Amino acid sequence: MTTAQHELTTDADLEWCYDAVHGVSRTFSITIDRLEEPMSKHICLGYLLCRIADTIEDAGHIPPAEQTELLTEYDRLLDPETDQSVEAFMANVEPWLPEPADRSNDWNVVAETPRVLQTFESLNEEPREIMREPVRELVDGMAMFTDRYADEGGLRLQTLEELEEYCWYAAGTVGTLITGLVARGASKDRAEEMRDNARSFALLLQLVNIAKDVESDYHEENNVYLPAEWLAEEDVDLDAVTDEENHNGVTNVVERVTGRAETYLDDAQRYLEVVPEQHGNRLSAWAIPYLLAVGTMRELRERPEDVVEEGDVKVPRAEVYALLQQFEEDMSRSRLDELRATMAEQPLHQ
Ligand SMILES: CC(C)=CCC/C(C)=C/CC/C(C)=C/COP(=O)(O)OP(=O)(O)O
Repeated sequence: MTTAQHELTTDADLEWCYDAVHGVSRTFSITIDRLEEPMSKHICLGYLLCRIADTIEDAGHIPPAEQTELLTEYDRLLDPETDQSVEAFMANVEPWLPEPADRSNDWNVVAETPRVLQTFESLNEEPREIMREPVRELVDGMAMFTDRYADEGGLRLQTLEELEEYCWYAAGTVGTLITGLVARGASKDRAEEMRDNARSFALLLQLVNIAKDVESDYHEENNVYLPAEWLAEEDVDLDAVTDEENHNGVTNVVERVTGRAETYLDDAQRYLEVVPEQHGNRLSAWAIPYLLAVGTMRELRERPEDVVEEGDVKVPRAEVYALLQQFEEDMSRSRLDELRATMAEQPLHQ
């Protein structure tokens, strides 16, 4: 293959990767659209690498021992010191891929793992090496959790501490990845401030997702992330989180998880106050998910019972548009406080 042909292939692959992110994540679609190059492609590839592991971890149809094995092999693919082949990994994934006609966007990404890896390897060495370790930590953490709950057939987190340990692997590692990329060249103080607050930012987003997705996490993935110790205080059996008789108890636990998420807001905002706009990074790419979490927490506070009764609590679509609109023009960081206060009280479009 000539160099020109190679670059052409890589361009098409990168386009495919952008489309793939838009097909699997609402949050990261918004983020990636706000970023500029090269940050945009770095976050796109870093995210897809994480998403492949997440899809395997969430797969209710794969026995836990097999999930752990696939995740361990996937981790080896990302280790430049080993010679795990992508073909061997794909041969083991193949039996678990849904038929093409029934394949979700998530499984299409898993089916295209070689393409994602190849596009990742085409990136410059510096960002690649910044991303490799956090992605591997996420993958190892997921393998550890599928292994820990192998006998239960799905995750059944026991305590708040364990929930936050899980959030570290699922999202905290992503915060490390992002911080590594955006903090390059920043002053020592600024970089330290970001590192100190990245975990809180990630836990905020992940806990809000866990509070609002109880129903689909259980029905679609056979996972219960709400701490068993909190459910026990409400006399709720782990395998009955979505049963009607437990709606009140689960609603109380959803409120407690939301309360815990709120404790991370100030740190996350501090992160946004110092994050530099360099290497194509943009404040709005991270401020929008932060503010959407504020809006989602407001909805969770107002109607926590809808998490189990309707299976759906989210920010109204018109509010999402109103928020995006706010960032169409340059927005000063000092307005973050005001937007947070407004969205904590009422939808932005009202
Ligand atoms: C320092 C810093 C910026 C930290 C934040 C790290 C971060 C963005 C973690 C991901 C958190 C998360 C729950 C994403 C949800 O989107 P999803 O991809 O699961 O899908 P969805 O958008 O469709 O819910």
